Amino acid sequence: MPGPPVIIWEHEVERLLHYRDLIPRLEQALGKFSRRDSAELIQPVRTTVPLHRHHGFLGLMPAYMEKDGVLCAKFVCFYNREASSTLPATQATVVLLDPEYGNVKAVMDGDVITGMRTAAASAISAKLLMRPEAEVLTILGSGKQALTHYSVFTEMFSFKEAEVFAELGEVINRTKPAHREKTTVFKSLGMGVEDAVSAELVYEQWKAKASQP
Ligand SMILES: NC(=O)C1=CN([C@@H]2O[C@H](COP(=O)(O)OP(=O)(O)OC[C@H]3O[C@@H](n4cnc5c(N)ncnc54)[C@H](O)[C@@H]3O)[C@@H](O)[C@H]2O)C=CC1
Ligand SMILES: O=C([O-])C1=[NH+]CCC1
Repeated sequence: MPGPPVIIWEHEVERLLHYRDLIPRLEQALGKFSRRDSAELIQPVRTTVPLHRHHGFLGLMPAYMEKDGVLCAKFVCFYNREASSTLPATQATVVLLDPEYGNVKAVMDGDVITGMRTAAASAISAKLLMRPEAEVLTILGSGKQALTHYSVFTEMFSFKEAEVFAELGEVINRTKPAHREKTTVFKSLGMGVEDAVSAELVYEQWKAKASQP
């Protein structure tokens, strides 16, 4: 019989997950997603439940990689916050399951995973699409995503300088220009497979550490 799930929380996820391991795995998984081969990867559209009273949503993001034996779901709440709010924009928990038995193998803090996998996916797209003469890293905002994007972009590439535009409220209110001539803003949708790959990696590292004498 499978045992109870392990709980792997924020500091341990931070200790176990590294961009150097995550980026190649994520790159492979995104390739599988793009081939649309359901034998490789099943990722339904994210289900969302509106939380009207709190100006947010609960999102459920499952993914199954049959050949790799990875079954995972992330629960993520995300909100439209006031500019003055000190509450987090997102809160996430990731559940890793055994696809054969259906039991939960691990429950993990999803905030570090969300921060790192989103930044890693951006860095992979920059690696493939960035103009070779690009010299300045520009980041809009100064929250968790800004920090993880700064970390991975400066780890993977060498820029002459980094600019952080943190006056988002003023840009939204149109009291400051959006520097449109300098920036191209892309929409990005987080994907369950990014969480699944990260969670599997955290679990593998956790097992390797746990089996050490
Ligand atoms: N595509 C994807 O995979 C993901 C997208 N996201 C999105 O990225 C964005 C940032 O997420 P985090 O860095 O985790 O959030 P965060 O709460 O750590 O940072 C948000 C930043 O935006 C600022 N901000 C928020 N509302 C504002 C307003 N009305 N006026 C001015 N400034 C405002 C905050 O002061 C803070 O600096 C969110 O919109 C989130 O939904 C987050 C995770 C994954
Ligand atoms: O993919 C994701 O985890 C999220 N997208 C928007 C908020 C969180």
